Order: sequence, then structure tokens, then C-alpha cells
Amino acid sequence: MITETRPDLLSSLIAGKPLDGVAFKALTEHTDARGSFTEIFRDSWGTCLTPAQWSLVRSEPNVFRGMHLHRRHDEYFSLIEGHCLIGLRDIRPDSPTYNQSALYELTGTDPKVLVFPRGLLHGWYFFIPSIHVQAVSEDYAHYSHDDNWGCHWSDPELELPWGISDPVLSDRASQFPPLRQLLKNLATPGFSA
Ligand SMILES: Cc1cn([C@H]2C[C@H](O)[C@@H](COP(=O)(O)OP(=O)(O)O[C@H]3O[C@H](C)C(=O)[C@H](O)[C@H]3O)O2)c(=O)[nH]c1=O
Repeated sequence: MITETRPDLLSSLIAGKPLDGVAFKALTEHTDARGSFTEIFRDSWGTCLTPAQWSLVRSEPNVFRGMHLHRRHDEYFSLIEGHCLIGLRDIRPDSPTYNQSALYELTGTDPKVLVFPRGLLHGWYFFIPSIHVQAVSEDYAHYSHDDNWGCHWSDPELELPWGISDPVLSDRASQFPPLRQLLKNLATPGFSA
């Protein structure tokens, strides 16, 4: 069982402003003597997501996943247990929140869901052992080879005040380019992720 270090913590937006098309929704945990029941997704909630794949992800402390970008699919994140940050950067030129960022802090003791549309750079950092579920509107077999872009999490031009240093990264994420280079790559016809 993962023990929370901060039971008083609430899941909330801690920096920046809500980005266009992003849903941040509280979940209702129904508890009784047997435990609890929490719905984590309904079509009728009206988020941007039509799920094609769900995944369960376990992360060790000080792990950072991202920053990733997908041009074709929307994404869902809900922290089941643990404590994490989620950073988003809007790089959609037509968006009313273009070139803006948002940083969220989530805790498993205050369950919430974040659903965001395609075209937002995203990454998550885990402070303690954590478990989350994520969903995508295009499955990995279809997007992984040509729509799994990334930039380096520490680029100051992301304008995300992570407040962390030297996280554990995948080999691939450790070699992601700066944001400016990613934007150039995205604008280069035929350049693949
Ligand atoms: C995403 C994914 C991964 N995998 C396998 C491939 C690797 O052997 C292992 C870890 O994959 P990866 O290093 O890509 O996981 P993350 O760094 O958490 O990144 C993933 O989650 C971030 C937030 C993204 O947005 C990426 O699109 C997605 O790749 O799981 C699968 O088998 N299916 C999948 O859908």
C-alpha cells in the first residue's frame, strides 16, 4: 500500500491557467464498510476523449515521463495512488491558449481526472511510488512509430516550474531535443517522430 506523505494535499492547478479543451474533473469515491467504488470515466462527462486504449502505469519515486506530444490523439490521466505533477504546454497555433502552460499537482487521496486534446506537450513527474491509469484515442500500435514526439522536460521555454532536478528518465526522453528543435522538426515535411 502506498502511504501518502501529505494527507492534507488537494489535487489542483498550481501554476499557469487552464488550457483550451482541457478538462480537470473531481472523481467521487463511494466508500462503505467493504472499501470504495469510484467511477473514472463516462462518455457522458463530455470530455474530448474517445478512448481506444487504457493503460495501467506504475512509477518509482523521482521518475519523469515525457515531455511527449501527439498530433493525432487525445489523452486521459488519473492518479490512483501516489503524488505527482502534470505539466502541459499548448503549441497549437490556432488555440486561444497558444504558447501557454499549466502545471497540476495530483494526489491519490483527492482523486481527479485530467483529459487533454491532441497538440499539447505533456509530461508527468512522480514524487513517491505511484500508480496511474491513462487512456488514448489512438492505440500505441498505430501512433508509436510516427506520432510519439518529444522535447526535453527541463527546457525553460516550456515555462513549467517543476521545482525538481535530475529525475529518472527513459533513454529516449533523456535525448529529446529542446522545444525549439521539436517545433522545427514538426514543421519539416516528412520528418518523423
Ligand atoms: C505507451 C505505451 C508503452 N508501451 C511499452 C513500451 C515500453 O516498453 C514501455 C514504456 O513505454 P514508454 O517509455 O513510451 O512510456 P512513457 O515514457 O510513460 O511514455 C508513454 O506515456 C507518455 C505520457 C506518452 O505520452 C507517450 O506517448 C507514451 O509512450 O511500455 C506499451 O506496451 N504500450 C503503450 O501504450
